[in-house]
Amino acid sequence: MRIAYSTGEPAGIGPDIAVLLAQQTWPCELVVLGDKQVLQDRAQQLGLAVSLVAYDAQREPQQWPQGTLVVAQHDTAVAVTAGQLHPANSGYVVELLEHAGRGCLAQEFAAVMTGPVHKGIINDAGISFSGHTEFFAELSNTEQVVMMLATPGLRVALVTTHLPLIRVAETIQRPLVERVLRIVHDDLQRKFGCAEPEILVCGLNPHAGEQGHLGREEIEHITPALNALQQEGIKVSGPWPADTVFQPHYIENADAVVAMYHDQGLPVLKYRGFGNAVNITLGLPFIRTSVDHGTALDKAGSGDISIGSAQYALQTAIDMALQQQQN
Ligand SMILES: NC(=O)c1ccc[n+]([C@@H]2O[C@H](COP(=O)([O-])OP(=O)(O)OC[C@H]3O[C@@H](n4cnc5c(N)ncnc54)[C@H](O)[C@@H]3O)[C@@H](O)[C@H]2O)c1
Ligand SMILES: N[C@H](C(=O)O)[C@H](O)COP(=O)(O)O
Repeated sequence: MRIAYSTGEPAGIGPDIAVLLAQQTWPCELVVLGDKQVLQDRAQQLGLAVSLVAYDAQREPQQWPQGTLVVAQHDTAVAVTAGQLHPANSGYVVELLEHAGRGCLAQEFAAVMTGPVHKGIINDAGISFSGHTEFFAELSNTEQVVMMLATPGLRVALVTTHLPLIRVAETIQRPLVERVLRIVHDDLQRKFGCAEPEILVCGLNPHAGEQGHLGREEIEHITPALNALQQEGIKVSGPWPADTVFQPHYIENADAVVAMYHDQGLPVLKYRGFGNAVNITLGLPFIRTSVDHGTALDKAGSGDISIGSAQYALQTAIDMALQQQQN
């Protein structure tokens, strides 16, 4: 099995993660999409030995010994200094994602695990980019995808992703809520082996709108979406006040919590599991997992990073690919 790892922003910790992941063996061929010069420099900075092997798509996938990096070469536009962003390298970052996404669509890769990118510098370079989730949806012509982060004991999926807060309320419409919940339900069944997923759905407003006194999105959009799905036998409940639903008492029997927006759900997930969590894009025609953190520019090249999330993201990609082979 061959899994792509896109190293993301070259000045961030994505290359460090590649070097550190190579210090252990994995039950797959991990193909590192990036620039070998950057990887070599970062390995040297970290004081770790790596042996670079050029990726060959025609070669049978194989498991390589510890310390080996199989690199699909992409050249950065300008030399990279750890911790220092350069907009000229944004095209390179996007090129890695295109290779990864197209490779998955063509089944060259069984899955992609993405390293962190810096959304700001990509946009500064004049490339419109709001996140991997949206990028891969567009690349694969998928109308609806869902961002879900998972850590042991908690999965949080989002109705809206990288959307300015001012636009969230108008975006919470019944058809969207229904589409997202269907994807979460179906993917929990197909990809995570939950026979009858129990899904808790947050309201949008404080106290889930307090019977309409604090907002009407629950009454007009979320509840009708839940009713429609419940009539089909799908186990969704809510809208729950978001400050209540994350209590252990509620989440311990749930398979996922669906939050209405990014910072309603992800702070809870990251508080519980930062460093041991994975970001998974549901609804795509291929498997995509990611680390739960950003570029950590302040730590690039320092050796003072955790690769717990990267290990979890890679293992999740492998597990999902195996599950898909069995289906
Ligand atoms: N998967 C992704 O591509 C992804 C995810 C989140 C944020 N981002 C992007 O990353 C950029 C920086 O975002 P930010 O500063 O809010 O978040 P960040 O995760 O990069 O950093 C937040 C803090 O956590 C630390 N940190 C992060 N990962 C770490 C690790 N593996 N080990 C040790 N410490 C770690 C950093 O040093 C920093 O102190 C933004 O452009 C954001 O959009 C990308
Ligand atoms: N929301 C994600 C997180 O907090 O981890 C992060 O921004 C990455 O999103 P994409 O996977 O869409 O790039």
